[in-house]
Amino acid sequence: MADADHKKLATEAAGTTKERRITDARVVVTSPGRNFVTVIIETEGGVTGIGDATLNGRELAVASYLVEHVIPALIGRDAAQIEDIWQYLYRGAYWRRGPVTMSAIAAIDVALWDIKAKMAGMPLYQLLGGRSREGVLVYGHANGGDIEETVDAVGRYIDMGYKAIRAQSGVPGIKDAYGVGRGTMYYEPADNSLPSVTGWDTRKALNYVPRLFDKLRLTYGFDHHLLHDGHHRYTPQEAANLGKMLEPYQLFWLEDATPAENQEVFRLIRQHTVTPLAVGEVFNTIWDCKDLIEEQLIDYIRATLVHAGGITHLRRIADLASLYQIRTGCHGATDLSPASMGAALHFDTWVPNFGIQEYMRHSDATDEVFPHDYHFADGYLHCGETPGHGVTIDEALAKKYPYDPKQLPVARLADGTMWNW
Ligand SMILES: O=C(O)C(=O)C[C@H](O)[C@H](O)CO
Ligand SMILES: [Mg+2]
Repeated sequence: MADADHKKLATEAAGTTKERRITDARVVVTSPGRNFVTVIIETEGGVTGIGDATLNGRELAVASYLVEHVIPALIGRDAAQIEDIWQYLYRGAYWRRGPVTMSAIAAIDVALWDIKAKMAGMPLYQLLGGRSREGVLVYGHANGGDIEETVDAVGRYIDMGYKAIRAQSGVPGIKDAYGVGRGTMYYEPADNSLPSVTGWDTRKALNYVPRLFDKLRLTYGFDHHLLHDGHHRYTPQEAANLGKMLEPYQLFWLEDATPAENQEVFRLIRQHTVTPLAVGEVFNTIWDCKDLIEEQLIDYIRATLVHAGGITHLRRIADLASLYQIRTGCHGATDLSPASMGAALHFDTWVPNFGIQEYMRHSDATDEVFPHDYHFADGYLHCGETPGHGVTIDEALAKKYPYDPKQLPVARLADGTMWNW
């Protein structure tokens, strides 16, 4: 059967009114301070949905994948058949998984959930199963050039009402340490059209990071959650050592202590420390975290809507994790657009095994391009009650911010050896 016939049959079987037919889908690339890729899907009935497809530093690869390979196959389909469209795009590509494919699928998926919720006249979390909590606990990003500056920055986050704060500090002798902004509240690592070169030195970091958390606990006590991101820099043995040294400071989590391409390496870290472990912002599918989850090698799964196939797929990951008392901690850096954040907040409001949501504030220009109904209050983000995921895009304004080529940095050791950024 030709796919056009299948579309027709499926449409008739579902009793689709013409209203749900996808009539147009387009990609908007805009750079209000940083690059975002957004998919906009329109239906015959005039309902529009949007989804984020931003893959930091590789934006145009996803935009092209969508324009060349995905959008032509969408026109004429029933926007309500989210699962079938997901399976069609995943299985239909033959080349499964990978960040480009899964970000493209995610954007379509989130836009379709947006449409479905709008058509139902409900905020998205109601379609997922309803509210499980009053608000979504978030963590903000405090950073500084050294321990003193970082301690001050954490104090500012406490004053703003945050209950959970990630602390990253510059380390003497390391050039442009990960996570340290340049004198503002914002940190945007993709800063050059070709990767900037930063440094790394495990010896120096291992000596410094525990002293940062010692100072933080001495200064502010133990009432707030503190988090730290290793950003893939340590070997499993070094990560185990760091986890052990951080135990007295009772972190909420130690993130990406070592790369997880080989999931088994986390067994070694786990054997040596009870510091909670979080992994997964670079994961695309359930297959990337299946062993980590089933063997209980982590405590929080960081996979996120935009890079892991949208709501349809992240829901499966969260359900698997729930069997092992592993909780969600979705990635939420500023390279995920407000459309991702809005949808994530609906997901977080529903998901039973919620842990925490990362929250880096977007710039004012980004917020203007993506009007949204979520808001921060007293350490929590709250999704809105408007039908859909509550985020739209001002396309006319978006046009005023053309694409600006930027890539993420690389890291090298003192002798020039390439390391993990
Ligand atoms: O937010 C985090 O935990 C990160 O590690 C941020 C990443 O470096 C960033 O999203 C890369 O694009
Ligand atoms: Mg991270």
